[in-house]
Amino acid sequence: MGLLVEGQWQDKWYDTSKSGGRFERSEAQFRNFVTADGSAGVTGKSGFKAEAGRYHLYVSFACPWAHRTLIFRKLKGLEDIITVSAVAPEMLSNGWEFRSGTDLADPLYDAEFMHEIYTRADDKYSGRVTVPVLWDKQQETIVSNESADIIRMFNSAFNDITGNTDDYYPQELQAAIDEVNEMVYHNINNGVYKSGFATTQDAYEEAFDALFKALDKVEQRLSQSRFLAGSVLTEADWRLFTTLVRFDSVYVGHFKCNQKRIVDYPNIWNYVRELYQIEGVAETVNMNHIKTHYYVSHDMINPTGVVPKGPEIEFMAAHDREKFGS
Ligand SMILES: N[C@@H](CCC(=O)N[C@@H](CS)C(=O)NCC(=O)O)C(=O)O
Repeated sequence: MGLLVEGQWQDKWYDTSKSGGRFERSEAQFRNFVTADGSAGVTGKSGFKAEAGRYHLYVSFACPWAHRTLIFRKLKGLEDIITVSAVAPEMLSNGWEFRSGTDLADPLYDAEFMHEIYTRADDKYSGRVTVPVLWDKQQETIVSNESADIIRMFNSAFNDITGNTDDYYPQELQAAIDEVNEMVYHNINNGVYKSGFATTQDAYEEAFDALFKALDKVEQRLSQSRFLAGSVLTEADWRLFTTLVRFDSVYVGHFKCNQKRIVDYPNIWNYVRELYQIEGVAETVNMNHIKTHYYVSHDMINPTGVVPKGPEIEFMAAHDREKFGS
């Protein structure tokens, strides 16, 4: 685990000494958008036109942020349009790494480490080396390393090429989606990390309390509506799903988020099963990479690197969310 400083790799853990033991996530720095005509998006430069075969998506199957982009690539029919590859599950002193000669190799440059992809885009880059990364093979640079932006591009920029017009961020629901995203991001998606990476009791308890308060709110909402923004499945659901699907296997134990498990919330658990069973989604969930990543990479939390065998979770068990109608 580490970061790049002026293009040089340094092996360092997160510094929580200046924030009272609180983990603070840094902002992604590559914020361009692929658009249908190549014009600039809401942030960044122009010049990234949607084209078949031009872009490559680097992910980790373990990472909840990268997982969102994999789900959108699948749901939006982009598998033949955008190539994908995954890093090895362990993130050790060199950060994310590839495994040359295996299906976890870097297919573009045969790089050893993910940080080489960042310095190829900017040889003076300073910051964390995170996944997902959307790479432009034509300009040989990073379009974006922000999953929230990448799923928006996948949602609409390639529609003319694929003919898939399913919309997970419909105009009339955008305000409602943004509002729920904000609550879910701070308290749940990032909340589990704030709990797990806290280095003081107070910081941990603050994150823990906010997390379970937010989950109670979600449980309440899902007792009344099929999805987070009402009767339609939107990006808000997929953003929450990738945290929920990891929760009982990893966050309950490894990140000490143990007030309740997801299977203890009747409505959330029912909802997770519905999402998991949507066509194509189950194959984006790699529980082996998920468990290995967390339990092996964070040696200050789990120094032995032993990965728990359980729990067994029946994601394919029947759900009855149709009761809300569609
Ligand atoms: N804001 C980014 C966050 C991505 C992120 O933090 N990914 C984690 C993996 S789950 C990572 O690569 N961490 C490496 C590090 O922080 O050094 C996004 O949503 O795309």
